[in-house]
Amino acid sequence: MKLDPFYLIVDSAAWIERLVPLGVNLVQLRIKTVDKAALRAEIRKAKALCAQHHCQLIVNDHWRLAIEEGCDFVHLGQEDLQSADLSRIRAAGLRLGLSTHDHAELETAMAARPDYIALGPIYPTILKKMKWAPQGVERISEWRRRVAPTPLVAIGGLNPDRLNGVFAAGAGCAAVVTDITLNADAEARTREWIEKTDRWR
Ligand SMILES: Cc1ncc(COP(=O)(O)OP(=O)(O)O)c(N)n1
Ligand SMILES: Cc1nc(C(=O)O)sc1CCOP(=O)(O)O
Ligand SMILES: [Mg+2]
Repeated sequence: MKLDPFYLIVDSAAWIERLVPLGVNLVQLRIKTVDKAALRAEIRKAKALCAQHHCQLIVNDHWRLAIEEGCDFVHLGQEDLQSADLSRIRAAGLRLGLSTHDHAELETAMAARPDYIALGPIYPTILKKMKWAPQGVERISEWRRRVAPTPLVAIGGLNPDRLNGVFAAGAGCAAVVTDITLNADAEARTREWIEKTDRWR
């Protein structure tokens, strides 16, 4: 499976409505609210928008709702994995991306035979507090060797100037939140990401 090299992560269907029509092919809906009805509505809207624009939607964390809403790809972290029913996820035909931050997590993740492995944070991130120091791009090359042929996603503190480094080190895909969502012109920044990732598409 080949992932698009540009992986946008947003926290609402409204962001998807705004940015996906610009030509985004891969987007994650990452919502941390616990309001199930609101989550379901967001997932449903995101799914419809992505279908309309031929964009792959990946639902973060909420695998039960993703199954119920007929989505086909989820992302889980290691804590999510502890309570997730992988056989239900697979039986429902969903693909699965997993987070990793160290060797032990990589071993756990690979045992689940995921459709991609994410490694982070490559650089410092302001999105959330993390217990891991930045991995650096060298760690991407090590992960590439360990996970191949499983696709490898780099995440954390990425911006257009850092893309050459992460792809040269062996990532097949670069995920981003704040470089786009906190940008004064999120549309222009999204176009820049699409253009700068084109040579790896
Ligand atoms: C592509 C990608 N990589 C890593 C994560 C982080 O997942 P997780 O560790 O479960 O943390 P939360 O995002 O749920 O806070 C991700 N969401 N996407
Ligand atoms: C959600 C997330 N997960 C990470 C991990 O390392 O698993 S880093 C991260 C935040 C990514 O946001 P930004 O592009 O703004 O740094
Ligand atoms: Mg999670």
